[in-house]
Formats: sequence, C-alpha cells, structure tokens
Amino acid sequence: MPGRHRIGKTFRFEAAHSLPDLSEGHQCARMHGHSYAVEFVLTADRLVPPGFVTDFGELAPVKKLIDSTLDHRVLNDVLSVAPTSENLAAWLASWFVEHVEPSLPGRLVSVRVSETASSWAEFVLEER
Ligand SMILES: Nc1nc2c(c(=O)[nH]1)N=C([C@H](O)[C@H](O)COP(=O)(O)OP(=O)(O)OP(=O)(O)O)CN2
Ligand SMILES: [Zn+2]
Repeated sequence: MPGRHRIGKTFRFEAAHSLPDLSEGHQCARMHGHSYAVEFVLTADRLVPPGFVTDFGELAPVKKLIDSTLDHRVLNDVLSVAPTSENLAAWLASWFVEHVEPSLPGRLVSVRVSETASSWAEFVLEER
C-alpha cells in the first residue's frame, strides 16, 4: 500500500525561562518553569532491517544533549534568541541535523515542543 513510515520519540525535561520582550503585565515575561516535552519525528524512503526507519535507540544523543544542556537550566542562558517553544524547536532541529542525522538511516521531519499539556509549537523541515 502506498504510504510513508514515520517514527517519533518524546523526551522530557524541566526548565525555566522568561520572555522579557512581552509586555510587563504578561505572565510569561516573569521567570517561570515548565515540564517540557519534545517530540522528534523521522522518516525514511525505505526501512532498514529488521524494519526500522531508525532504531529508537539511535536517538540517545538527543537525551544526552537535553540532559546536559537544557534540563534544570534557565533557557535564556542557553539560546541566543528568545526561548519560545518555536525557537527551541528550531534550535533542536538544527542541532540534530548537524550532529545526529548524518549517521542515521532516517531523516528528521519535525520537532514539536510542548511547554504545557495544552500547547505546542512545531518546526517542520523543508523536504531535503
Ligand atoms: N506561540 C507561543 N506562545 C506562547 C509561548 C510560546 O513559546 N509560543 N510561550 C508562552 C509562555 O511561555 C507560557 O508559559 C505558556 O503559555 P500558555 O500556554 O498560555 O500557558 P498557561 O499555563 O497560561 O496555559 P493555560 O492552558 O491557558 O492555563 C506564552 N505564549
Ligand atoms: Zn513559559
């Protein structure tokens, strides 16, 4: 049947941020924290044995990056741009394409960042 396989893996971490460019009265201008969830989605033109887009285990470097760089940090100190969900998703996608994707059979489709249970922002890569 025509179609395309995609896989996803979700990583979680705790971090603080503020968005100082917002008006003073905006709740997100104040320093506050979130339990973040980040989902990486990959695809591939064909499966590799035993039938994987990419072994979920090969995404371990993402957990390593998150644990060492984002978890229990102030995201304003990590990103050079405002730490919105949109900017964080693009930052993670760019890092993944440079450092992890070259050694994988699959390729990154999107990164979705959730700050809360009811909101998310996604960076979708152009077809490459
Ligand atoms: N497009 C975006 N909008 C907002 C972002 C963002 O990254 N991208 N971020 C924030 C704040 O960080 C805020 O902490 C989260 O906003 P919000 O979902 O409004 O949080 P609440 O806890 O108030 O959500 P409720 O479900 O309404 O309780 C703001 N906007
Ligand atoms: Zn926030």
